[in-house]
Amino acid sequence: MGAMDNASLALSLYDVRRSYGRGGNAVTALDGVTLEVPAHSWTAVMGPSGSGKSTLLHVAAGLERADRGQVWLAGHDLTRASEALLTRLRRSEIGFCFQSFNLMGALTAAQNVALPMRLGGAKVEGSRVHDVLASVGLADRARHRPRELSGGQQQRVAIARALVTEPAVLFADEPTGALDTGSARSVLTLLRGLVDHRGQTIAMVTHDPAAAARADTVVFLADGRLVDRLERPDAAQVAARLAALEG
Ligand SMILES: Nc1ncnc2c1ncn2[C@@H]1O[C@H](COP(=O)(O)OP(=O)(O)OP(=O)(O)O)[C@@H](O)[C@H]1O
Repeated sequence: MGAMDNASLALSLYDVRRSYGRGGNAVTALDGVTLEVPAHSWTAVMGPSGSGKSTLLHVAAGLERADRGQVWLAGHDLTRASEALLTRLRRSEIGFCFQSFNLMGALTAAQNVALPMRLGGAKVEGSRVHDVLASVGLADRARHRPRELSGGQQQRVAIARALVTEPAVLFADEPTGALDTGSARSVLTLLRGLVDHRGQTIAMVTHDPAAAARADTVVFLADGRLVDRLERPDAAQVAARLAALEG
Protein backbone atom coordinates (compact mmCIF):
# COMPACT_ATOMS: atom_id res chain seq x y z
CA MET A 1 0.00 0.00 0.00
CA GLY A 2 2.76 2.52 -0.70
CA ALA A 3 5.20 4.14 1.67
CA MET A 4 2.65 6.11 3.69
CA ASP A 5 0.18 4.74 6.17
CA ASN A 6 -3.46 5.50 5.45
CA ALA A 7 -3.88 8.00 8.28
CA SER A 8 -1.52 10.48 6.63
CA LEU A 9 -3.33 10.27 3.30
CA ALA A 10 -6.27 12.58 2.63
CA LEU A 11 -7.08 10.89 -0.67
CA SER A 12 -5.92 7.72 -2.38
CA LEU A 13 -6.77 6.02 -5.64
CA TYR A 14 -5.75 2.46 -6.42
CA ASP A 15 -5.80 1.05 -9.95
CA VAL A 16 -8.73 3.25 -10.93
CA ARG A 17 -10.28 2.67 -14.33
CA ARG A 18 -13.03 4.59 -16.05
CA SER A 19 -14.23 4.36 -19.60
CA TYR A 20 -17.01 6.01 -21.54
CA GLY A 21 -19.21 4.47 -24.22
CA ARG A 22 -19.13 0.85 -25.25
CA GLY A 23 -17.93 -1.46 -27.98
CA GLY A 24 -15.97 0.15 -30.78
CA ASN A 25 -16.75 3.65 -29.45
CA ALA A 26 -15.40 3.00 -25.96
CA VAL A 27 -12.87 5.53 -24.67
CA THR A 28 -10.64 4.61 -21.74
CA ALA A 29 -10.34 7.88 -19.81
CA LEU A 30 -8.49 6.41 -16.80
CA ASP A 31 -6.44 3.28 -17.31
CA GLY A 32 -5.22 2.02 -13.93
CA VAL A 33 -4.42 5.18 -11.96
CA THR A 34 -2.83 4.87 -8.51
CA LEU A 35 -2.27 8.12 -6.61
CA GLU A 36 -1.75 8.89 -2.92
CA VAL A 37 -2.32 12.48 -1.77
CA PRO A 38 -0.87 13.23 1.68
CA ALA A 39 -2.99 15.26 4.08
CA HIS A 40 -2.12 18.98 4.17
CA SER A 41 -0.51 18.90 0.73
CA TRP A 42 -1.31 20.29 -2.70
CA THR A 43 -1.21 18.07 -5.77
CA ALA A 44 -1.56 19.42 -9.29
CA VAL A 45 -2.66 17.21 -12.19
CA MET A 46 -1.40 18.07 -15.66
CA GLY A 47 -1.41 16.41 -19.05
CA PRO A 48 -2.33 16.91 -22.69
CA SER A 49 -5.92 17.61 -23.70
CA GLY A 50 -8.00 14.45 -23.34
CA SER A 51 -5.48 12.71 -21.09
CA GLY A 52 -8.08 12.18 -18.35
CA LYS A 53 -7.46 15.05 -15.92
CA SER A 54 -11.07 16.09 -15.41
CA THR A 55 -12.18 12.48 -15.20
CA LEU A 56 -9.56 11.86 -12.51
CA LEU A 57 -10.76 14.85 -10.49
CA HIS A 58 -14.44 13.91 -10.85
CA VAL A 59 -13.84 10.28 -9.87
CA ALA A 60 -11.67 11.33 -6.91
CA ALA A 61 -14.37 13.76 -5.74
CA GLY A 62 -17.19 11.23 -6.05
CA LEU A 63 -18.88 13.18 -8.86
CA GLU A 64 -18.44 10.18 -11.17
CA ARG A 65 -18.04 6.49 -10.42
CA ALA A 66 -14.95 4.51 -11.25
CA ASP A 67 -15.53 1.27 -13.16
CA ARG A 68 -12.80 -0.50 -11.20
CA GLY A 69 -10.34 0.19 -8.42
CA GLN A 70 -10.68 2.06 -5.13
CA VAL A 71 -11.01 5.72 -4.22
CA TRP A 72 -10.47 6.39 -0.50
CA LEU A 73 -11.52 9.71 1.04
CA ALA A 74 -12.43 10.43 4.68
CA GLY A 75 -12.27 6.74 5.54
CA HIS A 76 -14.64 5.58 2.80
CA ASP A 77 -14.13 3.83 -0.53
CA LEU A 78 -16.19 6.04 -2.85
CA THR A 79 -16.40 3.27 -5.46
CA ARG A 80 -18.46 1.20 -3.02
CA ALA A 81 -20.37 3.99 -1.30
CA SER A 82 -24.18 4.19 -1.55
CA GLU A 83 -25.70 7.25 -3.20
CA ALA A 84 -26.82 8.44 0.24
CA LEU A 85 -23.29 8.23 1.62
CA LEU A 86 -21.86 9.92 -1.48
CA THR A 87 -24.32 12.78 -1.06
CA ARG A 88 -23.34 13.15 2.59
CA LEU A 89 -19.63 13.11 1.76
CA ARG A 90 -20.10 15.67 -1.04
CA ARG A 91 -21.78 17.97 1.47
CA SER A 92 -19.24 17.54 4.25
CA GLU A 93 -15.87 16.18 3.17
CA ILE A 94 -15.56 17.27 -0.46
CA GLY A 95 -15.16 20.83 -1.68
CA PHE A 96 -15.19 21.62 -5.39
CA CYS A 97 -14.44 24.79 -7.33
CA PHE A 98 -14.59 25.26 -11.09
CA GLN A 99 -12.97 27.41 -13.74
CA SER A 100 -16.29 29.23 -14.27
CA PHE A 101 -16.94 29.88 -10.52
CA ASN A 102 -20.57 28.62 -10.76
CA LEU A 103 -21.91 31.17 -8.29
CA MET A 104 -25.62 31.99 -8.01
CA GLY A 105 -26.01 35.43 -9.56
CA ALA A 106 -29.05 36.41 -7.49
CA LEU A 107 -27.34 35.64 -4.17
CA THR A 108 -24.81 37.74 -2.27
CA ALA A 109 -21.32 36.45 -1.59
CA ALA A 110 -22.37 35.49 1.95
CA GLN A 111 -25.50 33.71 0.68
CA ASN A 112 -23.46 31.82 -1.90
CA VAL A 113 -21.03 30.69 0.80
CA ALA A 114 -23.87 29.59 3.08
CA LEU A 115 -25.62 27.62 0.34
CA PRO A 116 -23.90 24.21 0.75
CA MET A 117 -24.71 24.18 4.47
CA ARG A 118 -28.31 25.20 3.83
CA LEU A 119 -28.65 22.45 1.22
CA GLY A 120 -27.23 20.03 3.77
CA GLY A 121 -29.92 21.08 6.21
CA ALA A 122 -27.42 22.54 8.65
CA LYS A 123 -28.00 25.67 10.66
CA VAL A 124 -25.80 28.38 9.16
CA GLU A 125 -23.92 30.55 11.61
CA GLY A 126 -23.39 34.06 10.27
CA SER A 127 -20.06 34.17 12.07
CA ARG A 128 -18.93 31.00 10.27
CA VAL A 129 -19.74 32.55 6.88
CA HIS A 130 -17.97 35.75 7.87
CA ASP A 131 -14.87 33.83 9.03
CA VAL A 132 -14.64 31.87 5.78
CA LEU A 133 -15.08 35.01 3.68
CA ALA A 134 -12.41 36.71 5.80
CA SER A 135 -10.08 33.76 5.26
CA VAL A 136 -10.22 34.37 1.49
CA GLY A 137 -9.76 38.13 1.97
CA LEU A 138 -13.37 39.17 1.28
CA ALA A 139 -14.68 40.17 4.69
CA ASP A 140 -15.78 43.50 3.19
CA ARG A 141 -17.59 41.99 0.20
CA ALA A 142 -20.17 39.81 1.96
CA ARG A 143 -23.16 41.74 0.61
CA HIS A 144 -21.92 42.03 -2.96
CA ARG A 145 -23.45 39.98 -5.74
CA PRO A 146 -21.18 38.11 -8.18
CA ARG A 147 -21.56 40.74 -10.94
CA GLU A 148 -20.26 43.36 -8.49
CA LEU A 149 -17.04 41.37 -7.96
CA SER A 150 -13.96 40.90 -10.12
CA GLY A 151 -13.20 37.48 -11.57
CA GLY A 152 -10.55 36.85 -8.94
CA GLN A 153 -12.96 37.89 -6.17
CA GLN A 154 -15.69 35.63 -7.60
CA GLN A 155 -13.26 32.70 -7.53
CA ARG A 156 -12.44 33.55 -3.90
CA VAL A 157 -16.16 33.39 -3.07
CA ALA A 158 -16.35 30.02 -4.84
CA ILE A 159 -13.35 28.81 -2.81
CA ALA A 160 -14.97 30.08 0.40
CA ARG A 161 -18.16 28.22 -0.53
CA ALA A 162 -16.12 25.05 -1.10
CA LEU A 163 -14.39 25.47 2.29
CA VAL A 164 -17.38 26.33 4.46
CA THR A 165 -18.01 22.70 5.40
CA GLU A 166 -14.30 22.15 6.21
CA PRO A 167 -13.85 19.46 3.57
CA ALA A 168 -11.10 16.85 3.81
CA VAL A 169 -10.09 17.72 0.25
CA LEU A 170 -10.62 20.84 -1.84
CA PHE A 171 -10.83 19.88 -5.52
CA ALA A 172 -10.16 22.64 -8.04
CA ASP A 173 -10.71 22.20 -11.78
CA GLU A 174 -8.73 24.92 -13.62
CA PRO A 175 -9.36 27.46 -10.84
CA THR A 176 -7.31 30.14 -12.60
CA GLY A 177 -8.31 29.26 -16.17
CA ALA A 178 -10.66 32.24 -16.52
CA LEU A 179 -8.49 34.78 -14.70
CA ASP A 180 -5.92 37.35 -15.80
CA THR A 181 -2.35 36.80 -14.65
CA GLY A 182 -2.57 39.04 -11.58
CA SER A 183 -5.87 37.60 -10.31
CA ALA A 184 -4.60 34.10 -11.01
CA ARG A 185 -1.51 34.76 -8.94
CA SER A 186 -3.52 36.02 -5.99
CA VAL A 187 -5.88 33.02 -6.10
CA LEU A 188 -2.85 30.69 -6.19
CA THR A 189 -1.32 32.53 -3.23
CA LEU A 190 -4.61 32.07 -1.39
CA LEU A 191 -4.56 28.32 -2.12
CA ARG A 192 -0.91 28.07 -1.01
CA GLY A 193 -1.81 29.80 2.27
CA LEU A 194 -4.73 27.44 2.88
CA VAL A 195 -2.32 24.51 2.68
CA ASP A 196 0.53 26.09 4.65
CA HIS A 197 -1.45 27.83 7.38
CA ARG A 198 -4.70 25.88 7.64
CA GLY A 199 -3.61 22.40 6.70
CA GLN A 200 -6.02 22.16 3.77
CA THR A 201 -5.47 19.35 1.26
CA ILE A 202 -5.90 20.40 -2.37
CA ALA A 203 -6.13 18.45 -5.63
CA MET A 204 -6.11 20.72 -8.68
CA VAL A 205 -6.25 20.27 -12.44
CA THR A 206 -4.49 22.95 -14.46
CA HIS A 207 -3.05 23.64 -17.89
CA ASP A 208 -0.80 26.39 -16.53
CA PRO A 209 2.77 25.43 -15.52
CA ALA A 210 2.99 28.55 -13.32
CA ALA A 211 -0.09 27.38 -11.41
CA ALA A 212 1.16 23.80 -11.11
CA ALA A 213 4.49 25.08 -9.79
CA ARG A 214 2.73 26.46 -6.70
CA ALA A 215 1.73 22.92 -5.70
CA ASP A 216 3.85 20.50 -3.67
CA THR A 217 3.59 17.72 -6.23
CA VAL A 218 2.73 17.71 -9.92
CA VAL A 219 1.56 14.47 -11.53
CA PHE A 220 1.29 14.03 -15.28
CA LEU A 221 -1.35 12.04 -17.13
CA ALA A 222 -1.07 10.74 -20.66
CA ASP A 223 -3.72 8.51 -22.23
CA GLY A 224 -5.33 7.87 -18.86
CA ARG A 225 -2.14 6.78 -17.10
CA LEU A 226 0.06 8.59 -14.60
CA VAL A 227 3.38 8.75 -16.41
CA ASP A 228 5.46 11.31 -14.53
CA ARG A 229 5.72 13.24 -11.28
CA LEU A 230 7.65 16.24 -9.94
CA GLU A 231 8.12 17.28 -6.31
CA ARG A 232 8.44 20.99 -5.49
CA PRO A 233 8.99 21.82 -9.16
CA ASP A 234 9.57 25.17 -10.81
CA ALA A 235 7.45 26.36 -13.71
CA ALA A 236 10.18 25.73 -16.29
CA GLN A 237 10.51 22.07 -15.24
CA VAL A 238 6.73 21.63 -15.37
CA ALA A 239 6.52 23.24 -18.82
CA ALA A 240 9.33 21.01 -20.13
CA ARG A 241 7.68 17.80 -18.90
CA LEU A 242 4.33 18.86 -20.33
CA ALA A 243 5.88 19.74 -23.67
CA ALA A 244 7.54 16.30 -23.79
CA LEU A 245 4.13 14.65 -23.30
CA GLU A 246 2.39 16.86 -25.83
CA GLY A 247 5.11 15.91 -28.27
N1 LIG B 1 -18.95 12.07 -20.72
C1 LIG B 1 -18.08 11.57 -21.61
N2 LIG B 1 -18.49 10.76 -22.60
C2 LIG B 1 -17.62 10.22 -23.48
N3 LIG B 1 -16.30 10.44 -23.47
C3 LIG B 1 -15.83 11.24 -22.49
C4 LIG B 1 -16.68 11.85 -21.54
N4 LIG B 1 -15.90 12.59 -20.70
C5 LIG B 1 -14.64 12.46 -21.13
N5 LIG B 1 -14.60 11.64 -22.20
C6 LIG B 1 -13.36 11.25 -22.93
O1 LIG B 1 -12.43 10.75 -21.97
C7 LIG B 1 -11.12 11.22 -22.26
C8 LIG B 1 -10.57 12.01 -21.09
O2 LIG B 1 -11.35 13.21 -20.95
P1 LIG B 1 -11.04 14.29 -19.82
O3 LIG B 1 -12.06 15.36 -19.96
O4 LIG B 1 -10.91 13.62 -18.51
O5 LIG B 1 -9.61 14.83 -20.29
P2 LIG B 1 -8.83 16.15 -19.85
O6 LIG B 1 -7.41 15.75 -19.70
O7 LIG B 1 -9.50 16.78 -18.69
O8 LIG B 1 -8.99 17.05 -21.15
P3 LIG B 1 -8.94 18.66 -21.35
O9 LIG B 1 -7.57 19.10 -20.92
O10 LIG B 1 -9.14 18.84 -22.82
O11 LIG B 1 -10.03 19.25 -20.51
C9 LIG B 1 -11.23 12.03 -23.55
O12 LIG B 1 -10.92 11.18 -24.65
C10 LIG B 1 -12.69 12.42 -23.59
O13 LIG B 1 -13.12 12.59 -24.92
